[in-house]
Amino acid sequence: MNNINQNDKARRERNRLRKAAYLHFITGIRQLITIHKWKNVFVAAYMLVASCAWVYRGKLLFGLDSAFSLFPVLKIAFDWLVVLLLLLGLLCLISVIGTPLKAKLYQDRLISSGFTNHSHEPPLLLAKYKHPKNPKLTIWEFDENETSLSTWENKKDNIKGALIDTILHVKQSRNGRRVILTTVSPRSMLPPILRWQDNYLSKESFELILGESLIGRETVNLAKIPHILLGGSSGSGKSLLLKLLLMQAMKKGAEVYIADFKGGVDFSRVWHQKCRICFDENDLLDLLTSLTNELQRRKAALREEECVNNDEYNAATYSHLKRIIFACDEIAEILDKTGFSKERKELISQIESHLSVIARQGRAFGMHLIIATQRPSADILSGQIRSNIDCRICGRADNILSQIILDSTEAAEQIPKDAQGRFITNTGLIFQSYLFDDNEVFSSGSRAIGG
Ligand SMILES: Nc1ncnc2c1ncn2[C@@H]1O[C@H](COP(=O)(O)OP(=O)(O)OP(=O)(O)O)[C@@H](O)[C@H]1O
Repeated sequence: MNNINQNDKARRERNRLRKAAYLHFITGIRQLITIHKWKNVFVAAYMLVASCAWVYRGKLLFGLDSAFSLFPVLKIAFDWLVVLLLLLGLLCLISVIGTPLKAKLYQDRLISSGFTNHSHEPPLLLAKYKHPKNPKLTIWEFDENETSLSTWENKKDNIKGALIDTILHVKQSRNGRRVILTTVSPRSMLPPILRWQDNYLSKESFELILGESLIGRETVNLAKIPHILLGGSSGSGKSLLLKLLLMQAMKKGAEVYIADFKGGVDFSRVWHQKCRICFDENDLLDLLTSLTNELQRRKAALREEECVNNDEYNAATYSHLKRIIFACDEIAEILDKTGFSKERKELISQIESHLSVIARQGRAFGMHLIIATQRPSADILSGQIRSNIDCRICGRADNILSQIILDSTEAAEQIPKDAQGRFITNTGLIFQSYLFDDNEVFSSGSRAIGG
């Protein structure tokens, strides 16, 4: 029994070594073609040595080559042997190029941290190099090791411990055979303050800039992801992020409507001049009724022209149906029905039902919701509204709020308790949003760009 087990183990080890040799060779070829072209210097040097060895191969035999004149077959065999050895040398060189430094060390650490497959084997480290556009980031390529991408995601902490780097991103190569991690050294930090500059405004329709992450500028495109939910405890910076998005939307030519039930202090006079702001439920109901009527009008117009969305309709009919954004700084102030009279509850239900229509149908008709909340209560947002909001962003928060916004406790775990303007998306990316001054950005003129 013991023998069978040992044989099995030895066979698996042999298979693994064979697989490793093959993968390192393939990675070596990829490195020479794409990632580290400079390593072709080694291949060139080898070719030079190999050419010399070929030219002077006779000398390698220390005079024995005189026997070749008697036995020409020996000469042919010897030539083939030299060619074979030189080829073998080239294969070994490419495999060495395809083996990252300290690969064995990282694999041993992955075993110690418990990140192995069902056969207790760690993934093979195939390549490790600096991100071509951002030298702060490191790219690690592993073979998928019969482990699903979701397991890689779920075991990020084990992997992080082994690589001693913070994992920002996990993805699979196009053929699914490699898993590619983007990491950053824990010493690299996002700056605590980033100032908005007008030239950051995206020219892409209808892309809004959220802030900067360690892998670049973080954006959301309302043409693809129509609604946004922002969360974060008081002082986390969500009002400023909400205003950053609305400011860009206005500069891109959108109509913006705001429900501000927090006492009207967050939106300075310039906002009142540029967009309609509601302060009470009756006004809000009127506004939402007119917005859903507009949605129905757009629906009929698009149907008549057989267009699938706003952009197509505008292009086909030379019209300019603007994007419409309804924003709310604290949705719980509006939708929380607890303790109210029957009449008031009815009013709130109507508001909720209009919001629900925009959440479900708004995308095609260029109508969007950007909703913020700090109240950790799961029943404030109805399932219909929540399930239609795909972009969810949370700042500093406790476990409950993080769970409500992101469906995970990541914001509570990853955003420092004293952070301002630091957020995490539901895709797990942390970014710092831009700080800006209302009066300054609006006085620089409203250009309709990429709308
Ligand atoms: N992107 C940012 N960078 C740096 N500091 C920021 C940023 N955003 C906000 N802050 C700071 O945090 C403070 C609070 O921001 P903000 O009012 O947006 O928070 P909030 O989450 O909306 O809080 P509340 O719900 O209590 O209004 C701001 O006065 C500002 O000093």
